[in-house]
Amino acid sequence: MLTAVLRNVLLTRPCGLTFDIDGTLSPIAPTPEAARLFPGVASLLERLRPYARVAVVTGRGITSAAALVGVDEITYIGNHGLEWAEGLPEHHPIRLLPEAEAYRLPAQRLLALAEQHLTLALPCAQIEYKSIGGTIHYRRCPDPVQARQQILELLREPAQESGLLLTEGKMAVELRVPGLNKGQALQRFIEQHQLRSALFAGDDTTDLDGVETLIRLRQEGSCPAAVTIAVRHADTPPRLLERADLVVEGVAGMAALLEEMVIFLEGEAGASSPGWQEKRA
Ligand SMILES: O=P(O)(O)OC[C@H]1O[C@H](O[C@H]2O[C@H](CO)[C@@H](O)[C@H](O)[C@H]2O)[C@H](O)[C@@H](O)[C@@H]1O
Repeated sequence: MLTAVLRNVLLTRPCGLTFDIDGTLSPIAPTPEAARLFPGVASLLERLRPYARVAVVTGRGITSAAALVGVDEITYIGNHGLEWAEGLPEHHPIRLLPEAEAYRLPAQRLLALAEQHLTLALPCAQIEYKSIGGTIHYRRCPDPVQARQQILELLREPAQESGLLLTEGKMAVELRVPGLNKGQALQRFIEQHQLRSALFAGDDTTDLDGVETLIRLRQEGSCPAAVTIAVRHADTPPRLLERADLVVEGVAGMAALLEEMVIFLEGEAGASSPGWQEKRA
């Protein structure tokens, strides 16, 4: 049974339903390529579409996110808010925020440095290249503590010198454009669609920006019905669990909640308007 808070979010229109991917819609896998959506999630996202603006907000690049999610006509917000597409890239162009361009070359240089150094020094590390910036994964390293240290030591100073942000994800060090994050991305999405209600679910440190932004927008009254969900794993940051309005148990818990939301919307709320009209050619 959905809580009153969730029912209110789903019934307040226009509504935005936004989700992190890795650790939220897909279980953590040994490599980015090995990840798969939890069974049934793609179809649930499709079934949410008639009732809400649906978006995935991820650290992955959009090409990688779209290959994993595979649902068209939802918004893909990739690379921590830097890339945007209104559906699958084969049908919808990927737009990069222009302010990120200045970081393209510095990021390439740093990733080249990482590749040059780590190929020999830490062959278990995997570099995931993104449009601007990238992620260095050490999940497959036999000594992850030492691997993390090695990557951070290599990149800390050059990242600082070139104004890039060095952040950490799950068994990964990320080279990012400063000033862009999931919180800003969510605010942009909410403003763009003039949403009166929004839900965001995530499981990692980068998702905290999204959670804090929704809390602020709710307090300010610009998005009065906003709710945040933390997905609990052994490594979910305690601060995220503390700040989120609701906690679900793992990706399975998230998928079960999605199903409840779909059933609710298709039943009680199915007849009401989504709060916007599509422009038809
Ligand atoms: O914001 P998210 O959608 O959670 O993306 C964060 C990072 O997720 C991916 O890496 C993580 O998931 C991998 C697959 O499960 C796992 O192998 C890795 O250890 C995790 O860090 C993705 O590859 C990154 O680009 C994202 O930034």
